[in-house]
Amino acid sequence: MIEVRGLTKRYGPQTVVDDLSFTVEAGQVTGFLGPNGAGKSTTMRMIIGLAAPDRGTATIGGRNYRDLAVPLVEVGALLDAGAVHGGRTAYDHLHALAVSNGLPRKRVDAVLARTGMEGVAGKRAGGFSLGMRQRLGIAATLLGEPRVLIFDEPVNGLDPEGIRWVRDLMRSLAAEGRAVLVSSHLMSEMAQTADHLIVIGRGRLIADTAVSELTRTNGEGAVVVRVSDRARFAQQLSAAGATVRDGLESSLVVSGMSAADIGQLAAYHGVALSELTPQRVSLEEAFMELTRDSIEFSGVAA
Ligand SMILES: Nc1ncnc2c1ncn2[C@@H]1O[C@H](COP(=O)(O)OP(=O)(O)OP(=O)(O)O)[C@@H](O)[C@H]1O
Repeated sequence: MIEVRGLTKRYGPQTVVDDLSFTVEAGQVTGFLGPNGAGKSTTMRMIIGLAAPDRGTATIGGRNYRDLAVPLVEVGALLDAGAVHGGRTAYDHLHALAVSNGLPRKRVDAVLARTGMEGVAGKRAGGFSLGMRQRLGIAATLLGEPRVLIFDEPVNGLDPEGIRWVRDLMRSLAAEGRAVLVSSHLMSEMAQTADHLIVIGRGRLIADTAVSELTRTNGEGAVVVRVSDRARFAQQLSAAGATVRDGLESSLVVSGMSAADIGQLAAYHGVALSELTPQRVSLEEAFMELTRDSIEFSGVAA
């Protein structure tokens, strides 16, 4: 649904999006991840025609955003929830958008219902909490029932209930067959929402992978083992092909062998294990590892 090919953007001497290519499929939530300043917003702005690429293309359903007759019915995008006229009521804001895009009034009622805003439809947007402004922004993206949705950091600043609501909405939009592209700098957040991940750092593609795949490749970490005769079991493990190092509090940290195989080896040698713990690398750690070299301003230990 969204095709990004060789997309490149420079601001002065800085290349903020660098030869980026990826595809956002229908029926999925695609998480767009990267540290602050990685180029996520700039990429999204190019997809919806708010910034011009220096090279490459970004198309929606095979066409440039500017060639879409009524963009709102093809793609809904929320890049900045603050961009609402504060003096207007939620209803008037949505109604004006509907009218200017030739959409029927009943769509306004539909999106107010879908975003749980019927109760505040008559209130001025200027008095809205961040959570409500976010809902209003999302309501606007849904007016034209677009097949493609783009959200830039939609959960930023929301409370847990708001985060949960946004997450559930993204999932239900994907379940309806829509393509949903959503950016975040938090892997933990994306891991709970997205089916697929595009990870960028310094404007470049770092990973383009299914969430399940990332968990699989990065989830098989080392195994912490505790036995009474540490030196002897370490030798037996090494002889069986594992890599062994000393861990905390007299434990062994074993890699290159599964917990099940370590258990088998211990049984074979008649060794009693007092601990056998596979170390799951969290997605957050996998993300830190992936983007380590591309953090714009990393903290330097004093
Ligand atoms: N209009 C602009 N003029 C000059 N530089 C810009 C402009 N817009 C963005 N940049 C720079 O481009 C880089 C990428 O910014 P961008 O906002 O796309 O990153 P991001 O991944 O969305 O980050 P964040 O998570 O902080 O929003 C940054 O270094 C930023 O300072």
